[in-house]
Amino acid sequence: MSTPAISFRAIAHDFRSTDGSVVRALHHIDMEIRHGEFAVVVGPSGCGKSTLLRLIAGLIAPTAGSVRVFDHPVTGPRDDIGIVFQKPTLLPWLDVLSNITFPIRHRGQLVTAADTERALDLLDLVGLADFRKKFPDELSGGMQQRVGIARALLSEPDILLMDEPFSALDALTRDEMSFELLRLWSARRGTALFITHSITEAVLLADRIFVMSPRPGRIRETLAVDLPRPRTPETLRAPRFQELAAHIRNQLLGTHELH
Ligand SMILES: Nc1ncnc2c1ncn2[C@@H]1O[C@H](COP(=O)(O)OP(=O)(O)OP(=O)(O)O)[C@@H](O)[C@H]1O
Repeated sequence: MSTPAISFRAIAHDFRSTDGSVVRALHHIDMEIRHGEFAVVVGPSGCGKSTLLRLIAGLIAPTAGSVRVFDHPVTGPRDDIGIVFQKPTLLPWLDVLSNITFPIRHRGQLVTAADTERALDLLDLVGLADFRKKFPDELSGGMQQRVGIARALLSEPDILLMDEPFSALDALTRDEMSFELLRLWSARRGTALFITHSITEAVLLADRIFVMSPRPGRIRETLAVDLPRPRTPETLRAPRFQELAAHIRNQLLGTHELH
């Protein structure tokens, strides 16, 4: 079997609060995410989903255990990992195109003609070709999040990490964005890790779903989603979709903030 894209071995993570008390966020996490897999982590608020993602991104180091990306220990942020956060965090004084190419300038490099061309292609892919000269406050929340996704994809990352990227959007825009994301992902088939509270979103997007238990977070169940791709609005109505969603809902019953 080939080495996984991401692996967690016996991971625990503690946070120390300002009053000195220790919060155990993650407890004994063992999981592997395969190359080219669309993995989704679902779980109740505060179970440590964002902590998992920050460990992979190299933004924090685990208290115990090891996190490996492409079979190398994570020692800090890597250029081959793109991240999309809950809020698009665009720079308000830069237009859309400059926001997308900003990470290149931030690394101290010059934006080449090829970079600009790729950025324009991505804008086209996310349906914002006509908005490249607009500023973030001239865009809707969904459009801003599309810019955030295009920015994360510009460096053609091997791994795309997404932390509840659609949670601030209304339900319709959210579904639309999910299909758009699947379209982008299937064009390149990189490895994706997507975090959500939404069971519907999890089943719609995932190859495999990691269901977490409340804090301290553990992996309660790993579920293969055997729904055919491409997923479409029809998928949402398929009996198997409903069955999988009901199963996860039951797993999480008694926890809160799920829909
Ligand atoms: N910097 C920190 N200092 C202290 N505690 C923290 C810190 N970051 C997170 N925690 C705690 O660790 C636990 C896990 O947090 P995390 O943000 O990973 O959860 P989550 O599952 O992503 O939550 P949500 O779904 O609400 O975003 C929470 O109880 C949180 O309060």
